[in-house]
Amino acid sequence: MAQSPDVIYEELFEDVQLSRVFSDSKTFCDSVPTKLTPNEILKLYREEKMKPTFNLSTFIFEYFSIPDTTIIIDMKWTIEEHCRRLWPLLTRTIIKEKYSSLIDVPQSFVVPGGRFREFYYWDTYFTMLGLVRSNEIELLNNMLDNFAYLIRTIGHIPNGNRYYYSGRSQPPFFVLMTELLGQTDKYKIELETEYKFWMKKRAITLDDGSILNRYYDDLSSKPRPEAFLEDTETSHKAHTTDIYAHLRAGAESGWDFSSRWMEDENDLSTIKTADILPIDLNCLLYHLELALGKTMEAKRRRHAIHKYMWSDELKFFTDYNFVKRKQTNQMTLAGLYPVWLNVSTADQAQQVAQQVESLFLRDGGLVTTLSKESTQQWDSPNGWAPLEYIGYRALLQTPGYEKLARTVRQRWMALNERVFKETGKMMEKYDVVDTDKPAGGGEYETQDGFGWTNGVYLEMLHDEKTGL
Ligand SMILES: OC[C@H]1O[C@H](O[C@H]2O[C@H](CO)[C@@H](O)[C@H](O)[C@H]2O)[C@H](O)[C@@H](O)[C@@H]1O
Repeated sequence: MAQSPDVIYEELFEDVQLSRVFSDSKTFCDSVPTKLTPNEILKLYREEKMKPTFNLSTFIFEYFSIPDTTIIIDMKWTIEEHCRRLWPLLTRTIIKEKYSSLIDVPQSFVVPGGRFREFYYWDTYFTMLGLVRSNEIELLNNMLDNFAYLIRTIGHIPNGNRYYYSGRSQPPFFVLMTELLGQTDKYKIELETEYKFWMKKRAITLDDGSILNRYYDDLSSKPRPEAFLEDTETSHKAHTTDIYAHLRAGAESGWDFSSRWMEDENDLSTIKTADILPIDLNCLLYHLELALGKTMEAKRRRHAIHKYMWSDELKFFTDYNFVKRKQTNQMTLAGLYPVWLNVSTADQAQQVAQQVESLFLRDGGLVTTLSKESTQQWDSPNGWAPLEYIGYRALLQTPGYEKLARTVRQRWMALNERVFKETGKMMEKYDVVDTDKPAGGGEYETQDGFGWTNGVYLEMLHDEKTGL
């Protein structure tokens, strides 16, 4: 397999990232060499940098083609037209470019937009919801094929199709994608292989013999290339080498980053993702086990989820820290997965829904966590399309909470619509608490486009129009 840019460009990579040639660390990772091969560039760099007139930024712009992020929008479109018309603008086919960090896939795919110029594993499920409502059947089949191809060739679906993402995956939604298109039987072999990946590389056996899973990354000893400067700085604060394992595991979770993983919500260097058994991951694997006919394994996992992750005190599901042997006691929207994927009892579902109504409901939809001061993006005051969708569906399935589900849907859609009216954009995330403010937090600027937001919007619009 081709290598990641940090490996190819050695100290040139580090120098570019640590001296902030680009304001976004991901930009250089996606840049492609022009004029010379990577080896020739590195050799030239070693000679040139000794000269007093050498300028690193000029050098990079001379020998690399820098990716661009513009999306063309037409303010005359309605929000629905915008979402549908954006699919072709977000669709890519790999044009083989030598020395690019993109992982080749055989078919076309949809990217989220902005700095996210490759597909993302869990984003794709929510994007697909909207593609189904847009009747993009060929594209949907292509995307399934790509994932099956990656499982066959790499052994798992990487976080995104970039070599620098290949050590980790993302929340395992492939089974739900195959179900969406009624093709689970066709992809049984690949689903089995994916299951083996999670059970071989991400499973933890607890004292009583229960097996639950965690997020991890096989390249855990170094900073993420796409956040090289940020991770290096965090590691200086942490004074521990396993900080990279926790940061990378956080990226695999899709919740990068969140107070959910942190001991101190104000301090990212206290992140402990790899020590935590997440409720959402284990519900997704339960669902995969059922789809693969692994009834015993699913039964055992369900029992372990109830034993380790249900809190009578909180009336909610939380994550479990297996190193500390205790629940994290963090209430987050991940606690809705057991309701959505039928892991909870009917009584637990009622309690969870009640807590959602009293603690998570805001003017713009559901808030991600109940954090007070965190500046991470997967925290309050932000709301994210995938979690709004899961929350909405979970509530719709819970007797007595259908009205609340529709309120969540209406508030989220209204927020999407208002921001769209003002900016002509669909955003990656929204501030659901102060709906006049743009969402923020995290390690990069809020992006627009945006695959999963458009997908969830079209799906909710369909429900609204059909009177659900
Ligand atoms: O560059 C930083 C991180 O960016 C990605 O994470 C965020 O965007 C993804 C695409 O929309 C989304 O799947 C994820 O939930 C977001 O937090 C990327 O997935 C990370 O691996 C990367 O380090």
